[in-house]
Amino acid sequence: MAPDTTTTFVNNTGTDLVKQASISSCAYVTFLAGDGDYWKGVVGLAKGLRKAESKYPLVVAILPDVPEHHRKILVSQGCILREIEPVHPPENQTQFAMAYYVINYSKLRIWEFVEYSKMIYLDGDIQVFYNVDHLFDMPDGYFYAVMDCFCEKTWSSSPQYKIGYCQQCPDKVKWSAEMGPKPPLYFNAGMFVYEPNLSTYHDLLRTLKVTPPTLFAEQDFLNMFFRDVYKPIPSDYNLVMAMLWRHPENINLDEVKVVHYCAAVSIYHSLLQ
Ligand SMILES: O=c1ccn([C@@H]2O[C@H](COP(=O)(O)OP(=O)(O)O)[C@@H](O)[C@H]2O)c(=O)[nH]1
Ligand SMILES: OC[C@H]1O[C@H](O[C@@H]2[C@@H](O)[C@H](O)[C@@H](O)[C@H](O)[C@@H]2O)[C@H](O)[C@@H](O)[C@H]1O
Repeated sequence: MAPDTTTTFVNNTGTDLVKQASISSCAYVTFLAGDGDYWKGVVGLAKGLRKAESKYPLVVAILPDVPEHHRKILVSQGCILREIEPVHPPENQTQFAMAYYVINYSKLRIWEFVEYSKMIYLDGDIQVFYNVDHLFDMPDGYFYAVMDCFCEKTWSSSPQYKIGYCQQCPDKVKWSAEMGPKPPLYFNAGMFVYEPNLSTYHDLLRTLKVTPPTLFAEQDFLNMFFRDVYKPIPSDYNLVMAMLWRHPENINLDEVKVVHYCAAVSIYHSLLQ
């Protein structure tokens, strides 16, 4: 990968007008909102990337409600803070999405980070244990992410869960034709490789305005929006915890590089009993 250089265009007063990244600028990016403990996950992510000797910085797309003392700690960990405004789904329709997830629509702002040509998004509850910089070298023009699992209780209101269908084991309970077309491959939006682009960004926001929210909020929306360019990558790059007890046959623990500590709280409680 060519060195990370940027070209700065200046106006006649010498001030920076715009930073146009060179074609080789890449970075990791995460999203942080609120004054809760998610900042600790972001610190862990920064430390994990450093320990894995990643060549690229970690950008934090940060909402205005993140307190100053959390920001200072992130900067001390080498994070690049980029303040964003929240993104809200269509007015008074959020009851269709789980309220807990509505804040995640703000992730869509990262398509505006065009100072980078390619970015890897990672949730704050993700840890990187081995270097994954090679993902930046994958062919442009696609949206790379790991397939999710439909077996958790969080999916209980979905048609998949109701018949016991999961894309992780499509032959165990087959999708029946009378239920309509088989659902397309569906990714977990806690980790993905994408290319920031202003026209894609505006298209995302325009489309969101006319798309009623659904169960998994921005994850469902991103799956719909990038359906034709989505390319699955191995679960090694985003091992969703539930896969350990739902589909251990699909995991090769020796290959796992990235772990995603997301799972319905009830599962953790049941594991602790
Ligand atoms: O109040 C919140 C909720 C979410 N997040 C960010 O959004 C990501 C996705 O939310 P969450 O981890 O709750 O989703 P999960 O993958 O666990 O379902 C988190 O990891 C954080 O990076 C945050 O910073 N504050
Ligand atoms: O806002 C929707 C969220 O949807 C995803 O989390 C879900 C998903 O993984 C389900 O499959 C699990 O059952 C569930 O526990 C978990 O919370 C993303 O990880 C997160 O970043 C975010 O996009």
